[in-house]
Amino acid sequence: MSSTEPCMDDVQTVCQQIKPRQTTTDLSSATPPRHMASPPSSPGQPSGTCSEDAIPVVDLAVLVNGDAGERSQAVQHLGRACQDWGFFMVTNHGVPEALQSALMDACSELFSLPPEQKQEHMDAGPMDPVRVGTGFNSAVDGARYWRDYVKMFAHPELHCPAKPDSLRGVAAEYAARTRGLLLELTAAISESLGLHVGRIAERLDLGSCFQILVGNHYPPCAADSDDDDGAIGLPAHSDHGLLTLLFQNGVDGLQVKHHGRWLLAKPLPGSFFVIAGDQLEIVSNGRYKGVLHRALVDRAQARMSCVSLLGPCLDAVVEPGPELAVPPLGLEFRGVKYRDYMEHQQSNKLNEKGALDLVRVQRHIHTTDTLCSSSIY
Ligand SMILES: O=C(O)CCC(=O)C(=O)O
Ligand SMILES: [Fe+2]
Repeated sequence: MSSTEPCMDDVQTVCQQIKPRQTTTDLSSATPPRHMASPPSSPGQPSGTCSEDAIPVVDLAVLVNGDAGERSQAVQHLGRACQDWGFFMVTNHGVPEALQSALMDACSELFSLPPEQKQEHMDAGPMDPVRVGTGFNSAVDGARYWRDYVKMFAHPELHCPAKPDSLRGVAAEYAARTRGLLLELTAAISESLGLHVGRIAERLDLGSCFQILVGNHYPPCAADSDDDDGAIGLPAHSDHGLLTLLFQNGVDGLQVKHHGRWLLAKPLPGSFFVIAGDQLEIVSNGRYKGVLHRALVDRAQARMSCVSLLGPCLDAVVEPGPELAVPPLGLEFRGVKYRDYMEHQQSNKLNEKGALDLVRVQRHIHTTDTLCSSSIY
C-alpha cells in the first residue's frame, strides 16, 4: 500500500465522511430477519435439524465419536446443510474457548499498534503471506469498506507479524486445532457426497493444504450512506477456499444469503460458523454451493471476527470428481489451479461469485473472459 492509499487509521475518518442516505432502503437501519439455530439435539439424537428457517447445527462429537448409526445420520445431516445452505454451525468442536479469546485479543492488539509497526505488511499484495490493510483490496476498492484486517498464511508454513509478541504462538496453536477440525468436516463431507471418506482430501492434496487465518475488525459506523455498500464491512462474496471457520466477538453482523434472502446469523454459544467455499462447489460438481455472505457494520460497537480458511494445496488443479458427473450435463466446472483462482479472486474487486463463474462450463453463452487461460485445465 503506498502512502497515498488509505490506511486503517483513516477508517473512522472515512466513516464520518459518508453522506446521509437519501433512499428509503437504508441498509444500516434495516433490520434483516434474525435467524436462530435449530435447538441442539438431545444426547443420542442426530445432530440438529435442517428446517427452512433454522441454520443447521452439526455436532462434531457425533461425527467423530458416534456409533455407526449416529455417524451415518450426522453425515446425511451435514450433506443437507451443505446442499441447502452452504452454511452451518459446528458444536462440540473441541477448540478451547480460551484459545479463541487469545487469538482475538492478539489480533485486537495488532490493530491498535502504531502504523509504523505494521507498515511492512501494509504494502503487501494478495499472495504475500502476511498482509495488513483496510477494506478488501485497497488497490482496487479504496477504503470503501469499514474493515481492518490481518491475513496470515498458516499452512504449509505459518507466517505472522512480529508484533504483538503473543500472536505467533497463539496463531500456531489455533491454526493446528482448526485445521484438524476442518479436515474432519471435509472427510465427512466427502462421505456425504457418496465418496470415499478420503476422496476430497486426495483430489485436493490436503496433506499439503493451504490455510489462512484472518482477523477482521469493523469499527462502529453510525453514518448512513447514499451508496448501498456504504455501511458494509465486507460486501457479498463467496470464499475462495474449501471451508471457512468463523467466530465473532459477540457483536452480530454476518449475513448469509439463503433462498434469495439475506439472513443475519446468530451463533449458538460456543459454536463456530462454517462457510462452504468455491472449491467445495467445484469439487462437488455444484452439488454443494459456496454460500454468498457479507459483513455489516454495527452502528455503536466494534465488531471482530476471526477466520480460519482451509483450501486445497496451492498447486492442486481443482476439478469436479468424474464420479459426480450427472448425465447428460457432465461436469459443471473446468479444472483450475487453486493458486491462480485465489490470486484472481483476491486481486480484483469482490464481485459476489464472479471468480467462480469464470470456471463454470458455459453451456449456452460464449464468453471471451477467462480467469487466466494458462491456469485452466
Ligand atoms: O466478519 C465476518 O463475519 C465475515 C468475514 C468474511 O466473510 C471473510 O473474512 O471472508
Ligand atoms: Fe468470507
